[in-house]
Amino acid sequence: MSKIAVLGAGSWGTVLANLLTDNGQNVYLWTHSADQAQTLTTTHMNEHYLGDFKLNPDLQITANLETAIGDASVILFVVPTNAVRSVAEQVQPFLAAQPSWRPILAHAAKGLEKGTELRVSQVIDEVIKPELTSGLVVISGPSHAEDVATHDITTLTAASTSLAAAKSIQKLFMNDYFRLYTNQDVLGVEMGAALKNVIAIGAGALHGLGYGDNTKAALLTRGLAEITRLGVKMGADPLTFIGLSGVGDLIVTGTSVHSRNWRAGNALGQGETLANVLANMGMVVEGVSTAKVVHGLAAELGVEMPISDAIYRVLYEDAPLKQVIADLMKRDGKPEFDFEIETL
Ligand SMILES: NC(=O)c1ccc[n+]([C@@H]2O[C@H](COP(=O)([O-])OP(=O)(O)OC[C@H]3O[C@@H](n4cnc5c(N)ncnc54)[C@H](O)[C@@H]3O)[C@@H](O)[C@H]2O)c1
Ligand SMILES: O=P(O)(O)OC[C@H](O)CO
Repeated sequence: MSKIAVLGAGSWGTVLANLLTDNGQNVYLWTHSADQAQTLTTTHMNEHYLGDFKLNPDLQITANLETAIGDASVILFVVPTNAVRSVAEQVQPFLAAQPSWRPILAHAAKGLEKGTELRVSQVIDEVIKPELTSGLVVISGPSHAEDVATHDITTLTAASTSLAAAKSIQKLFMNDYFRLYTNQDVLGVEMGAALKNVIAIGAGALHGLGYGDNTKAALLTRGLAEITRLGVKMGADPLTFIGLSGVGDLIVTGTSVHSRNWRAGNALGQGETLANVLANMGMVVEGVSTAKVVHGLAAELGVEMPISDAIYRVLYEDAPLKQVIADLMKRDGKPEFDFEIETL
């Protein structure tokens, strides 16, 4: 039995911690709110995020970070992207004080950090030096917390430059409904995960506006083309984007009412304001912040990302949805594939 600390008691952190407990591990779920820790401990539920889903009574819940991470062999970060740095900064002194204790670090967040444009693994690496750890693993792929809670068959990627660390994470999580594949393209996996959230906002918006299946398929397919274009420019393996953290996650996020990104887009399509949508969601909508980062990255790297750019204009420049759609359709004709895939 391994001691595992899961940091972040929202939808995803709670479900992953519960799954690991069901798998027989010694799991501590950490929340930054003492009140939430108390409620979860007494009710064995995380009602705000997961309704009446019952937690495994063996799952230990705490608001004390030292209790959660002390001697853990794995520390898993599952807070929103823009909170990862502050949580890593709280963890770092404990690891630095005991350099012989080298846990595997993992994260399951999907976004790019506001202000720095960094991927989540880069943020963690910046705060916690790799020599204090036994590797850093990204857990990603098509996976709604609500579906994992009901044991829907789910497949994910455990991506790391350390195959040994990826295999350890794979082994801890796998069971009869949860299957992980290892992958060494950390950059591609994180870019696929972050960028699909932006496209999913667009997919929800099309639904909200009443567009049909052809249009939704067009958006997801051409969305994948531009995700791949940016990822490959940054050095990702193009194959990653036809994998679980590419097309797989784009399908699940771009077509599901469980997706907070899709739901936000759907509400925008129905005429809601962004401020209202975010105020009513009560959970993170990663694509909103990531859209701004992607806008900057695409400009810096000279990568054409017309759909992500259109979504950025809607979110940050108040451009009307119908107008950005009309603008997209007025673009010059292009070849379907306009970038070199050098590694194939
Ligand atoms: N929900 C899913 O189905 C799912 C699936 C895969 C990946 N993810 C990713 O996992 C990450 C977390 O998503 P979620 O769905 O759990 O979000 P959520 O909104 O459901 O919960 C986020 C949790 O993080 C906590 N938090 C926020 N800021 C914090 C801080 N500074 N310090 C400590 N805790 C903080 C909140 O209190 C909340 O409990 C996101 O990047 C998301 O894209 C979510
Ligand atoms: O609810 P969303 O939009 O954050 O998506 C959740 C997961 O990332 C789907 O894989």
